Amino acid sequence: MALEFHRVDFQYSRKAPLFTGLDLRIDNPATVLLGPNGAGKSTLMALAASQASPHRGLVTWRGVNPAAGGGDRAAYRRAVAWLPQRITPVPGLNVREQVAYCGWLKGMSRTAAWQASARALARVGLSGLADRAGHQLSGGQLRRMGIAGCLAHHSELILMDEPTAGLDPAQRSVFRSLVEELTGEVSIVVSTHQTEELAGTYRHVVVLDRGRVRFQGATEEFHALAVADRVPGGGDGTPSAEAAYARLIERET
Ligand SMILES: Nc1ncnc2c1ncn2[C@@H]1O[C@H](COP(=O)(O)OP(=O)(O)OP(=O)(O)O)[C@@H](O)[C@H]1O
Repeated sequence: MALEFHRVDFQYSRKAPLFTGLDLRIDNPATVLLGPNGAGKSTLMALAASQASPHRGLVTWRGVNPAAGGGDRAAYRRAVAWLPQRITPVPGLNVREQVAYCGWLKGMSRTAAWQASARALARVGLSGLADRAGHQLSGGQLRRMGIAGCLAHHSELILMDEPTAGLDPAQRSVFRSLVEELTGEVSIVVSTHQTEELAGTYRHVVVLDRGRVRFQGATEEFHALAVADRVPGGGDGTPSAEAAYARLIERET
């Protein structure tokens, strides 16, 4: 039932290795991946989405290995969806068609994809914009359309790379509410720099720094780091995700 990295090695050409023997198991349906710039979050997502392949080791979702051959790669990609940082709408398609197209690409019949598109758009609150051209959507609406595409073909895991970057506070809040609603229906792993995203939305935290997992645990455990490291007499005692994150990265470097 988990996304697993087993002894994964990965490096970009002419660069130092980024991941060496990475072992990571994510089995919480609402997980946030934190880390400073260059930590390896996007690369981890690309490996999890089977957009990049480990040089050694395996990545599996619910035991399916996309590198195994046969139908496993297609099965993996049906189950695991990736929303990259920039969602580019297909030119000339309206929102309903964009979402149906996602289902069709993953092997659904045209009729099934069309029906699934209507259901998925209702789920993300975009039915009213179904006839609008994709390129006319705002950043937040585009992300919701991307999620609708994943829901249309019943993805089991949605990986989202910096989904709230560039969104205004109102759009971030709509997006977070949607993630909270979807938790349980689908597993979600989100990478972000924004520690305030954590409050109430994600139950599990993974902190990555320079290709290494620095922390993995429940959100409460992560917040508790701020309290554990608090200088006596300093601060108001409120666990802050920002403080926990800063302490963790400071302590480990
Ligand atoms: N296509 C690429 N070619 C070469 N090096 C890359 C490539 N993509 C990423 N890197 C390098 O790999 C390392 C990890 O990058 P990655 O984008 O995975 O980190 P990140 O945590 O997502 O960073 P950010 O928060 O800045 O998006 C960095 O040193 C980066 O320069």
